[in-house]
Amino acid sequence: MNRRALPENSVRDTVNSIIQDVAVRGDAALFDYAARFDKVSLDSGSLFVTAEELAEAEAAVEESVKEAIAASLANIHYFSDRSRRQDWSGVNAQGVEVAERFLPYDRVGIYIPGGKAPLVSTSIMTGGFAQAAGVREIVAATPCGPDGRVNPALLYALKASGATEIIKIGGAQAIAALALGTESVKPVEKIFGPGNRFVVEAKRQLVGAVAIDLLPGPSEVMVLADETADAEFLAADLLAQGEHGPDSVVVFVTTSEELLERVEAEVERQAALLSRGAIIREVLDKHAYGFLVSSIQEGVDLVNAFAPEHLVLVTEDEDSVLAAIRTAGAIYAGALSTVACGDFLAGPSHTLPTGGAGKSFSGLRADQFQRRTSVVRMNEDAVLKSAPYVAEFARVEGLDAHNHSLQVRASRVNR
Ligand SMILES: NC(=O)c1ccc[n+]([C@@H]2O[C@H](COP(=O)([O-])OP(=O)(O)OC[C@H]3O[C@@H](n4cnc5c(N)ncnc54)[C@H](O)[C@@H]3O)[C@@H](O)[C@H]2O)c1
Ligand SMILES: N[C@H](CO)Cc1c[nH]c[nH+]1
Ligand SMILES: [Zn+2]
Repeated sequence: MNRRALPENSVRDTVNSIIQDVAVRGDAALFDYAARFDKVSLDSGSLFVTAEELAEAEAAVEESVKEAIAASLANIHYFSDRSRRQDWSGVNAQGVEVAERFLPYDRVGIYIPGGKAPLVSTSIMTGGFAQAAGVREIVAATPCGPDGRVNPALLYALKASGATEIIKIGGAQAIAALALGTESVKPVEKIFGPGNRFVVEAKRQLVGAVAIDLLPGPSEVMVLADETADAEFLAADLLAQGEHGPDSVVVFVTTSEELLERVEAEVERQAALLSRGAIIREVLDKHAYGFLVSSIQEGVDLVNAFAPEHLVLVTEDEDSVLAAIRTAGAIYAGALSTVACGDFLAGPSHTLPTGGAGKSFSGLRADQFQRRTSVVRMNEDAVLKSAPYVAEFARVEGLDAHNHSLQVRASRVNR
């Protein structure tokens, strides 16, 4: 199953012209797109969230929400502290000291989607990792409402996650501003975070001008289950990702025909009770799939070919099935493990590869906020032992100057 597809021409062209426009007209282009797409009137005085707005947000957010944000951030730091790369050094076979050093980026951009829902948790699931890695300047971009305001809980979460600047711009124009800079926005070194197809396409087109994390697009979930699974739980997981947007994709794979029927019925029953019913209906009509497979192995093969963003795995022999999954962005193993806990709280970032990209990319991690530098240090012994090998490579590549740079050192050692 190959899900690789180039973006639609219309999206590619729209994004390309937005990027060119921001490159040429800077802030003025940002204000025009904010007016066109987000129905808001912004100028250079209202482009950034102010200290007063942050203070107002802090006062407005309920204590219980602050506690949830703090709990999630603590888990992200716990997870981050374990997955960040550590400096190391060693000595190679010729006696050369070799080392790697990992330092945080100085200035990164994080995109927080804001079109369909204020993704408060995404602030933590990107910014929290930057903060844990020690990035000094964290520039967040998120669209604001027609009143020029950003959701207070989202602002509070951004501040708690270490954001040092917050720009009220969304879409491809925000990515262009972060990558290329404008009169008001200083460019960043790397851009992180999910978004809709315009945001993802802008990251794709600007890679090279700036580094990016991955291309996390519309949410997806795949469930692989056998007859031991609970239909109510599985339907709830499918609907949870289905409510993100009309382009969300939900897939159910099972060895049990009876479970397939029960999950289908349960999805319809629960969907009728949910607040984002219209979005969910569109997903169920356009991007919802059920597969009956003849064995769990066939299901595993389907999962690995599909490379889902999230995989919910409920099978009798959980450990061996888990071990056979190779391409899922995140796995939720066992009946009680639910994607929503990973989306909001557990610790791994919910910023994950979608659209089959799980075969090539992994989810966002703390070490993506680190720059890596290698160090080589040679003493006399290392020079003498390396010289013959370097001479051979230089000879076959016809690069005399390379050879000379080592031989000139070796000759001094011999003296
Ligand atoms: N994979 C992940 O890790 C992950 C995590 C969170 C969210 N998501 C996904 O992120 C997406 C968020 O999308 P969203 O739309 O809610 O918010 P968004 O902030 O990504 O997009 C809103 C912006 O899109 C731009 N836009 C809207 N219509 C446009 C048009 N016709 N032409 C050009 N630009 C236009 C506007 O500038 C607007 O500010 C969802 O699909 C969700 O599933 C993915
Ligand atoms: N499921 C989304 C990633 O695909 C992340 C998210 C944010 N808020 C709720 N869920
Ligand atoms: Zn979600």
